[in-house]
Amino acid sequence: MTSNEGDLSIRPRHPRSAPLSGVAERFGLRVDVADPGLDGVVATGATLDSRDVRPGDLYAALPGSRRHGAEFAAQAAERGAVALLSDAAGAALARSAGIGLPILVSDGDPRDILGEAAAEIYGTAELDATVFGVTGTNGKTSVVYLVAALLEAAGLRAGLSSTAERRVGDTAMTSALTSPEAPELHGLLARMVEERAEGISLEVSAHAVERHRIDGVRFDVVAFNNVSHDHLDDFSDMESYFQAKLALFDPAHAARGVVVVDTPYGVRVARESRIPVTTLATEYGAEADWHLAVTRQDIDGVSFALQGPGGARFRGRVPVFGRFMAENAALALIMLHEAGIPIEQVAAGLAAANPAEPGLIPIYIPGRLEAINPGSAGPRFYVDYGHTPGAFQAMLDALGEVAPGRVIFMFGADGDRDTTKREEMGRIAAAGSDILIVCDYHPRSEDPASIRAQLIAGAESAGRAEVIERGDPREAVRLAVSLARPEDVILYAGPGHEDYQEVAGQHLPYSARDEVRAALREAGLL
Ligand SMILES: CC(=O)N[C@H]1[C@@H](OP(=O)(O)OP(=O)(O)OC[C@H]2O[C@@H](n3ccc(=O)[nH]c3=O)[C@H](O)[C@@H]2O)O[C@H](CO)[C@@H](O)[C@@H]1O[C@H](C)C(=O)N[C@@H](C)C(=O)N[C@H](CCC(=O)O)C(=O)O
Ligand SMILES: Nc1ncnc2c1ncn2[C@@H]1O[C@H](COP(=O)(O)OP(=O)(O)OP(=O)(O)O)[C@@H](O)[C@H]1O
Repeated sequence: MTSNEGDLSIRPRHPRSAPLSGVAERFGLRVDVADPGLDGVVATGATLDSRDVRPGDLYAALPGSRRHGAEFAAQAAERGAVALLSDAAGAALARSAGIGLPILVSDGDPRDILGEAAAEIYGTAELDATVFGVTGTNGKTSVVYLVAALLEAAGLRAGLSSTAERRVGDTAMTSALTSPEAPELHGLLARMVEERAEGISLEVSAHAVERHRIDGVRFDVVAFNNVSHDHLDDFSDMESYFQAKLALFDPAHAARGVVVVDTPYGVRVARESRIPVTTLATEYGAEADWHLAVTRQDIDGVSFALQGPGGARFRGRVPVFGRFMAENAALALIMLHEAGIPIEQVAAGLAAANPAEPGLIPIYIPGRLEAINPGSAGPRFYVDYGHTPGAFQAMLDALGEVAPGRVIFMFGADGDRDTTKREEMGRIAAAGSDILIVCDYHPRSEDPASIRAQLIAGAESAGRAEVIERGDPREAVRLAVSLARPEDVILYAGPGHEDYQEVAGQHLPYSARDEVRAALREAGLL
């Protein structure tokens, strides 16, 4: 696997080119340039980040919440941008800074047309590959990886984009956002096409739908799994957060959908969707097209049976604990089925790859309930990316069913992000664990002690776990290891795959997974 050292995005190796006069005409953009206009000016790429500009790019200088992208036009020009796309204010800003590049000026918000324009530049408006999209509060990354694993089991080449990484062929890159901005996404899609990906699995956040990051992409199948409390700093209330996700279920974005109808929100998506949907229920007897039953579960995984229309059946196992992982796998299977890749074909591929365990879905999801010392005779340590009350509830419910000993849970909360979920996170964490260690996550500009105090106030209201405060996460990891008995399970929620801690504007190197490995080694447990 290569990581394109120094690059900020994955791009096609052999980009096409698009004449910018055509882009201006198609999107009704005013051209701010001296003679000879845009004649002969072509773009071979696009970006909205001046630091990501490559020679031949159209640089989209967008108004942001902190800065105007036009403030960075000089850097874009230096790096080889051939033209800017901006609004009137951006054009004036760039000109006053002496930028001589042609500017395509939008009367409205240039973000509104950026996705379609990037699709034109990269030639990604129509793709031969099947495109899958997943939205929901918890489990998107997991479903994206499951879709990719199942595509590969069915003998198809897969590409993916998730919170953890973007991956195509033998190239992978850590992600900055869950859903890339539109120009980055179209560059990635173009590379996937180049690498002959046959199925593409994309995580779609509510922000991505609302902020036009998926514009110009036509999804073949989209899925919704759940909505629960998150991001109420960016969305005014649960209803607007929900509406942003529901908007994916529209012919402008997708052809068909799959919806988990276990919750009232899921029922609403199925009812209010503007594209045809098929439904999945995990409750026996519930009204749905597909039904899932968990047949066996333990700390090493979950086995399930799935039944659908026309006699479709699948029996399988995911090697990660939790009923919700069976639900994630079922959702992924149905998405493929809806795209014309029957689950029987997937089942046959899995069985051929592993005749000893024919239904086992081989899956590694970086930083999601990741077992750091799998199969250990000592306490087992898991690192997870869960950072919502809903994820905590799902994980701790699962551990309540499968943990062989006590549950030691450690977590912290994001600073400068939705503060309204902290108390609920503390309460759920303490209600579902035996020992709770509250530590720091990304305090950002906030006082870490006051974030911890809010979590502890919630934890104390639950009145079950013994609550311990230990700000330094490195110390907290070692404390957890020292308190654990051999049959106990330690679950560290929050940092998942990440490799930094954000403190007062600085990204400090910190990998929870490496820290846990080190602590287990020091204790002779690894
Ligand atoms: C609310 C939101 O989504 N903000 C995003 C937005 O920032 P912004 O509008 O404030 O931009 P800004 O910082 O004022 O900068 C203005 C413009 O200058 C450009 N710029 C800026 C600096 C520079 O050196 N060069 C440069 O070109 C920026 O690319 C931007 O276009 O555009 C930026 C550039 O793409 C994003 O990095 C930024 O994401 C911020 C960091 C963020 O935290 N976003 C979160 C809320 C988010 O999108 N999360 C979702 C969901 C995650 C989940 O499911 O849990 C996601 O999909 O990741
Ligand atoms: N179907 C599910 N329902 C509830 N919780 C889940 C589900 N699947 C996974 N989780 C929990 O939520 C955590 C986050 O999962 P995952 O990263 O797959 O979700 P996500 O939607 O991609 O979140 P993010 O966009 O923040 O990365 C998991 O590590 C697990 O703890």
